[in-house]
Amino acid sequence: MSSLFSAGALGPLELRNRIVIAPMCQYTAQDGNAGDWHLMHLGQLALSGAGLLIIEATAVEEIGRITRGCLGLYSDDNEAALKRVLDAVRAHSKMPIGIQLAHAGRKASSHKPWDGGQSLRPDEGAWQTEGPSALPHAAGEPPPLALDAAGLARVKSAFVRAAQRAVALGLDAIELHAAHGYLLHQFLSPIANQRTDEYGGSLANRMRYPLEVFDAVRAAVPAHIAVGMRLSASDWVDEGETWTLDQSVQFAKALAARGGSFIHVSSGGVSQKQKIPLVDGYQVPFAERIRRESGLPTIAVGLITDAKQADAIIANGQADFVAIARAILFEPHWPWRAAAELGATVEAPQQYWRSQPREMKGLFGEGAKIGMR
Ligand SMILES: Cc1cc2nc3c(=O)[nH]c(=O)nc-3n(C[C@H](O)[C@H](O)[C@H](O)COP(=O)(O)O)c2cc1C
Repeated sequence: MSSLFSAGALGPLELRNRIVIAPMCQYTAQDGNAGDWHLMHLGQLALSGAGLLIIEATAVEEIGRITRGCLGLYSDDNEAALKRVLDAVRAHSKMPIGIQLAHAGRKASSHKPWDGGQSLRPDEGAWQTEGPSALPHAAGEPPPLALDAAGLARVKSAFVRAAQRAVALGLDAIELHAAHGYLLHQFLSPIANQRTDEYGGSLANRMRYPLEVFDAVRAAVPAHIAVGMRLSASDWVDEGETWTLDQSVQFAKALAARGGSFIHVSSGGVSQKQKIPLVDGYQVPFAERIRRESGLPTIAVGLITDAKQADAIIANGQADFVAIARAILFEPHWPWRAAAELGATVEAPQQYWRSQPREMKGLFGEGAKIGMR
């Protein structure tokens, strides 16, 4: 009996198996609008047999986009463009779909990562970024404006408004992006947050703004929608004050006490001085401790590429779900092969199911059972 292909729940959201497709920016949106690429990309992933698909980091404000190609959910046009994509995808897939709502803070106004990721110049259409403190992400970059009380209220409202749009779009889960050095992580980490008001300094103060945003979003969406957060469990920086695993455990406990549906455990992204040991499942021990001590349903991510590795993470109680990013980009039916290796059944569209049994057996061996939905 495979653990990976057993049913599980992210708070109110029941999922058929433990495979989550991690959010992955496509940098192809125009003015925040999803286009035909999203239809193809999300469409193929929605046929993959995973339990949940999380749409890429989606900016809640125009200035919260990492790059000009980032998806947004800050305008009626953005909502209509995403609706077109989702209507088409859902006509052919019943896979639950969530969205990652994000604000890039001081890491906004950047080039695409593959261009080196540095900030745009004014002649390239750079915009003024905002953050907890006027500290640039990298030396030589223009500093963000430190958010004042009105700015904090505005950004929180933008998260709420985008969450309401996500509900209107019929999405099943909302993941607030508090990882990878983006705005909510910037508040958590003393590397980016050197405020002297109630939002800086002590751990309770640094957690305050991300938790306020969570509370506001949770209160604004119906109870059947899962609302959780993606966290960087460590800044991976040796020197000075940083965000640590111990603090992440405290944060997860606070989130659990406020009715958080899940925590998605990643790491890094806030400092260029980070040193990340990139080995298989390198973030899984973070997920394991956070799960054990907070009791929140936990998603592990990071170099989980192999079916047996993924199955063992669930079977050993290290996490409730595994998220797969690059492996499923390279192999969009990764869950089918995983099911074949583990002797489990995976969902596939009827169009493919009709080709059973001969062709599928040829592809996947005797283990593959493609179930009709
Ligand atoms: C193309 C690409 C885009 C990504 N975009 C996002 C994103 O929008 N939000 C996010 O939290 N992480 C993003 N990530 C990180 C992944 O969600 C994931 O945490 C990371 O790739 C590690 O998982 P993996 O080893 O399975 O690829 C992205 C990764 C890739 C490869």
